Amino acid sequence: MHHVLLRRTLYISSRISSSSSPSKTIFTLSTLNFVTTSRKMATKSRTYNDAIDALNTLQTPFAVIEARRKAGVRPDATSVSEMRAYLSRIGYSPSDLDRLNIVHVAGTKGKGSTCAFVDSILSRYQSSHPSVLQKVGLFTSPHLIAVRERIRINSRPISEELFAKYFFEVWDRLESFSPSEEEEVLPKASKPIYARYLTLMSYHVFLSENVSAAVYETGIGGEYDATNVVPSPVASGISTLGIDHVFVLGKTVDKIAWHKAGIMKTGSPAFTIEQVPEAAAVLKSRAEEKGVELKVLGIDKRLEGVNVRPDANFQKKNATLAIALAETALKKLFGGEFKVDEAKLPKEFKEGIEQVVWRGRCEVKEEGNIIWHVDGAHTVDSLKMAARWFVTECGAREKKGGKKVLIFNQQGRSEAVDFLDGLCHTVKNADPEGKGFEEVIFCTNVTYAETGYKRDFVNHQYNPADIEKMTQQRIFAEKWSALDPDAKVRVIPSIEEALITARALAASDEKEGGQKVQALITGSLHLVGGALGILEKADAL
Ligand SMILES: Nc1ncnc2c1ncn2[C@@H]1O[C@H](COP(=O)(O)OP(=O)(O)OP(=O)(O)O)[C@@H](O)[C@H]1O
Ligand SMILES: [Mg+2]
Ligand SMILES: [Mg+2]
Repeated sequence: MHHVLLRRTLYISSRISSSSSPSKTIFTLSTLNFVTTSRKMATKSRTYNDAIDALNTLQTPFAVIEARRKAGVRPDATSVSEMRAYLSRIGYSPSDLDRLNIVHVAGTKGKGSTCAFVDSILSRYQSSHPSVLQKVGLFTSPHLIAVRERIRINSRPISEELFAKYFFEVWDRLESFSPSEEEEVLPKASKPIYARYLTLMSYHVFLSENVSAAVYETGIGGEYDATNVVPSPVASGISTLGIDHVFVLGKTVDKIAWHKAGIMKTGSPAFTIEQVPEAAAVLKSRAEEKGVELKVLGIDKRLEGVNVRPDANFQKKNATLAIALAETALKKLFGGEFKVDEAKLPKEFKEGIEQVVWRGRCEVKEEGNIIWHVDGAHTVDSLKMAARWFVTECGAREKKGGKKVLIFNQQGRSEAVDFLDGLCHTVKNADPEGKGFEEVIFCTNVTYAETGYKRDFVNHQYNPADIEKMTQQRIFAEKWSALDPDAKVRVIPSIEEALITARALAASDEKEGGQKVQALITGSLHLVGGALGILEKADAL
């Protein structure tokens, strides 16, 4: 094992000195902490693992993605008409989806958090009024630790058994459907790609399980997103808009806003929070076109005295949007029995917001001489937020003197190299001496050193050669060394080895009487999910 680690660990540093080989100090410790949580292979067929293996075959291979990118193919209205065809093949019509009382959320950042708040609030009404709200569904993406967490009932990921059951029911219905001659949209037995399959399956799960209200996060964009087959959502919400997925959605925020605005539906109330002017203008004109009254919400005054975590403006915006969405859903579900109190939030709202669980976002975990700060931010803006949160956390603990360590990755997006400036400078600027991260580790998203990806993270969408050669990580490393010549920068092949490295640094600091290491893990939800799985030596669901 040691040999593997040493051989595969690349060290790039402007401060590297030949007398102190870093690898020697790094890998003498902590290697015993090694965890292998790979699941036992299933023997019985059609298990959860079988479902995930089958699902993984629906990923678009890297070569196809590349070819499309080169040809400039972008999603269009056919993606939604195909979703309708698939829905019909598994036995539903779009109007069936209206039985789910869907709250639909789009946005560049804060979608998942907003959805989690709405779900958490509704779940509290579910427990106190099960006759009105039998079950609450939540559909989010991407997943952090296991695929099944994308589909939740009463806030809990559906069980492996339930996942496998519904997964294969959808599969079999698609396989056995015989298209009539006039139904030419899709070839026989075809299946939607990965994320769309899960969306389709979520409808089947929620309708079969008699969910009374379902909260849906869009995948990418809105107008052409697989979740946009719902004809009349209970409410639509648009969270913070910014730049992401530029290849699919366009390079400027107004183009991106056009896509996200596509979830607003005539006859359904729509809400957003304050946006940059270009985005706000597009949302407004799209709402007018559709005859939708779009409410733009300032931070909800009733949040005063509510413990929103993290205590940051962006999260208060997410909570504000969630309150409006939940109120609208509850008015519909309870009829006249639910009245909005403009002065004070009901206790279910306060508790729902304060006790929400949204893993991998602004999480802090203490472990020996290291404090892990874990956040899945992966856009320029959200990484700045994550960096601000990190420095506030470090300050809040009065541990400023401890070494700051960064573990970062973002796979498959060349623009990700631009994520680094904000991260680097936010941390430096917050330090009285202008000190940034002393140790910076770039790793791939491969979970384990020896066994590779956990099944739920298998990804065919990236260039395997890039991962093998750590091409992206080397680019990050070059960039960081230029941004901060004082930093020790490493490139490491797996998440597990990155954590081992950070733990070893913390252990050697401890020996020398140093303060607790402050580690930030960020840049990718895959990285963060893999890291949490390893840190918690389990599925961490
Ligand atoms: N309103 C916001 N504005 C800016 N950054 C945000 C906002 N909300 C959350 N973030 C940051 O983005 C990270 C991801 O949040 P969240 O999961 O809610 O977003 P998302 O829109 O679901 O993103 P994606 O699905 O693309 O991963 C958070 O950890 C936080 O750092
Ligand atoms: Mg996204
Ligand atoms: Mg999300």
